[in-house]
Amino acid sequence: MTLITDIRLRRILDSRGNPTVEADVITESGGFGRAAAPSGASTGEYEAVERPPTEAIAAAREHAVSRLVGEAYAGNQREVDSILHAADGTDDFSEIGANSAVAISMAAAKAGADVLGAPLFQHLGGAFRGENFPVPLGNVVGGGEHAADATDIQEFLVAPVGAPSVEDAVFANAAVHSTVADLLEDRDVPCGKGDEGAWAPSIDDSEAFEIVDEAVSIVEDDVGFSIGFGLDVAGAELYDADSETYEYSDTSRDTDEQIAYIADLVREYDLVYVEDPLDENDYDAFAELTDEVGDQTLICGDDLFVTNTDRLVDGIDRGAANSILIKPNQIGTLTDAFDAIELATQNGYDSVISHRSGETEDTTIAHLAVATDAPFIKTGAVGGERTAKLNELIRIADDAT
Ligand SMILES: O=C(O)[C@@H](CO)OP(=O)(O)O
Ligand SMILES: [Mg+2]
Repeated sequence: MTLITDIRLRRILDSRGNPTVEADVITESGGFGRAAAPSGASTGEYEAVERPPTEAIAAAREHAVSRLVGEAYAGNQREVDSILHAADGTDDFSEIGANSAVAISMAAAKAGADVLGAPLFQHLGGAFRGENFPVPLGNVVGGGEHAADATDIQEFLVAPVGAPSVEDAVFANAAVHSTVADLLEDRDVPCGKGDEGAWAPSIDDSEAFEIVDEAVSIVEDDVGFSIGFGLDVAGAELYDADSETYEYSDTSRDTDEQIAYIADLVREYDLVYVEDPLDENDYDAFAELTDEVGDQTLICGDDLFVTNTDRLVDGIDRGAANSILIKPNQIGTLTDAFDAIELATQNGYDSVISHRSGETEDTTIAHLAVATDAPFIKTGAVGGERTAKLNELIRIADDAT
């Protein structure tokens, strides 16, 4: 019933106005799945390769579509994804493009769910999923590669860890986002938004810490549950390999100073989450920081691990972190993303399912988070391509998908 009978690939717009790949997968019994690839700006050096969409589509049509149509079953995700790997023939999807691969992989999963008449999270995770929901990490202030003339640290995140429901959590993040705007206005700081919908004011990081901390306290008092503070430092973007320093607008820090700086921030702001505090090649510095503050906060590897089980194994062996960011397009298929989550869970690492800065209305990651019982999801706070995922979580919780 889930035999794939057609795959259509097209270019569509992403949230930055760039082209990206969308895939439709159709099965023998009329099952239908549609999914689109997201795209990063602060991409990790070791990510699977995203090709220009026109090239990725042409290459996928030439190498992958004929191997899947009439051959593979959409309900058998491992089969679909291993055919994608075989059709590509490289170890980083540089032939068919990780953008074509992930769009087809996710569309096949949706077609498989459609044939079953089950929500995607249940098809992926089984009958016992759908009770636990991830805490949404919401980006309220940002800069780095996501906005010009804004903060050095890429993302100031909030995490309503005490929220009684996913709905309360999603609304709490939106409330912090809007309270930040009020506080910026009080200080006469004009600002627009960055790629992920976070405010992108031209202020230094220390002022951003003050403002977000105050906004969190105001909203916490209002909602009556605890809201944590977190960061995506995107350390690899700040790191200068020649000078071996982290370059901030007003200062530069060597690796020891960067570790001390982050550890101080964890203590001062009671950070619950710190992503990529250090360069993507520096497992040792990650391990040092994790040793120092890993019992108080999550140290999460994004560019460090790139959703890749080989890199995660290295990280586990070296005690580099206690959490992994999961982005299906960093590795190219849902199977690879699942394997990374399973390996992480077995080793006591928390998985954080994540959007990219360039997104579409696709909601697959909301289902992936519920299907894998992931403790966190990072998918912004506002903006249509972000709220698409947040609203889908609310619908799943309401059993209305
Ligand atoms: O660094 C990150 O975690 C992501 C998403 O927030 O950004 P990008 O998609 O640009 O890599
Ligand atoms: Mg990141």
